[in-house]
Amino acid sequence: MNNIQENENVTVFREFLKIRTDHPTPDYECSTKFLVEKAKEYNIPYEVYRETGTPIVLMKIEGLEPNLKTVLLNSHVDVVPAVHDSWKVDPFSAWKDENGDIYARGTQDMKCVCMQFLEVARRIVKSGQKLKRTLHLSFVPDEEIGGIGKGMEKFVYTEKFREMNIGLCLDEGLASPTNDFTVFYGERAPWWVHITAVGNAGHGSRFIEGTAIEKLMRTINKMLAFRQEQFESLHHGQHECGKKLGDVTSLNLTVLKAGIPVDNSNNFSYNVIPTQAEAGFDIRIPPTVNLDEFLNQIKEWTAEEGLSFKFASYIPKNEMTKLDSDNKWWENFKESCKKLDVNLVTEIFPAATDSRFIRNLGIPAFGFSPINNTPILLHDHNEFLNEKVYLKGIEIFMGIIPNLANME
Ligand SMILES: CSCC[C@H](NC(C)=O)C(=O)O
Ligand SMILES: [Zn+2]
Ligand SMILES: [Zn+2]
Repeated sequence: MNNIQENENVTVFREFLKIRTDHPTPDYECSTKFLVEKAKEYNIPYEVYRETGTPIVLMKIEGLEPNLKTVLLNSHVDVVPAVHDSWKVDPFSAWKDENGDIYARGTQDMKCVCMQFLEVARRIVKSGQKLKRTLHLSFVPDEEIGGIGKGMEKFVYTEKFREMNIGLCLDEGLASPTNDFTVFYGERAPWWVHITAVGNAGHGSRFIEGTAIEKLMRTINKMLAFRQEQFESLHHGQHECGKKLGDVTSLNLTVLKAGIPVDNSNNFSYNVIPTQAEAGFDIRIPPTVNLDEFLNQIKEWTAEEGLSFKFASYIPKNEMTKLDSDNKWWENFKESCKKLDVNLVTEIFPAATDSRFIRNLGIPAFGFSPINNTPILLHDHNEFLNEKVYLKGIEIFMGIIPNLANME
């Protein structure tokens, strides 16, 4: 449904949703052009930073006291792919139904927040109000492929980032299915472990000892026993002390590879015992777990069978943002939310966002997408966001961001 009296902010949001920044070939030139045009139209000072290889659009509203620590509003412009056949509409048409639900890849993750931050910047500039602290906006690429290479992981080590002198970063959170809003103060470390076993070969009709698959299986079983413990602690915890997914270590066997192929048509030599077998795990470790100890645990699991492993994703440290009264940003954020009647639930993000690179520099970061009463549909088919929730989100950010930037 295309309502001719549509709110202008909703129209801009829908335009942005139509830009094909989906992997594996995100059109960053198109999203950059869009953002630059908006910055010009809204009189927001901007630059396109290209030294990391892929454009990062930066906007800046200078504060009255530019030497104070600044506030960064960070959002990623890329989105995960969408399987068109599994959607009820074209995932890049930003179709709106009669209830105002807008369907598109990125409505929740996180083109909504991109455009909400932009609108907040526009309103601040337009109002002529001067904030105490400088406000930065960064629109970054490649978060959906881990921020690695040309995204945030690289940007945080640039001179440009250092010059921005950031004191607090706001980044994405998750939708909340209830009336409450969720704010994330840390996330689980994403460790992707690839294990390789090598063993004896021979004829498939014999009882060969010490095969690669047998060694790998024993290790896998130990790791899956640990998975079960964690699963039970989550479910037990949900009754006893309210444990959430972000509070336990999850471990999933996501890759398995063995067998000697005889051709390219999925036929194998069933009577040949292979000398090599491999397994890959997606492990997510809460920030409360000692990562050195957990690394030793992986070494132990694999060493017992003489297996080797390497990481496809590894982060050696995983800082949290402390939510105590010493954290003045948190006090300020909480106070604003209270005034807005925004009831906050604090959590550890179960997956990984660009915030991990920020927190690991010792900079506090809150993951917050102002979306409530909405199912969590990030990366899912038929991802949607209601236009009223989207517009309410702008008001919520307007009630939070200027206060953070005016903090003493
Ligand atoms: C190793 S980084 C991968 C990043 C991705 N982020 C999300 C939000 O899905 C993930 O957690 O799998
Ligand atoms: Zn995201
Ligand atoms: Zn995502």
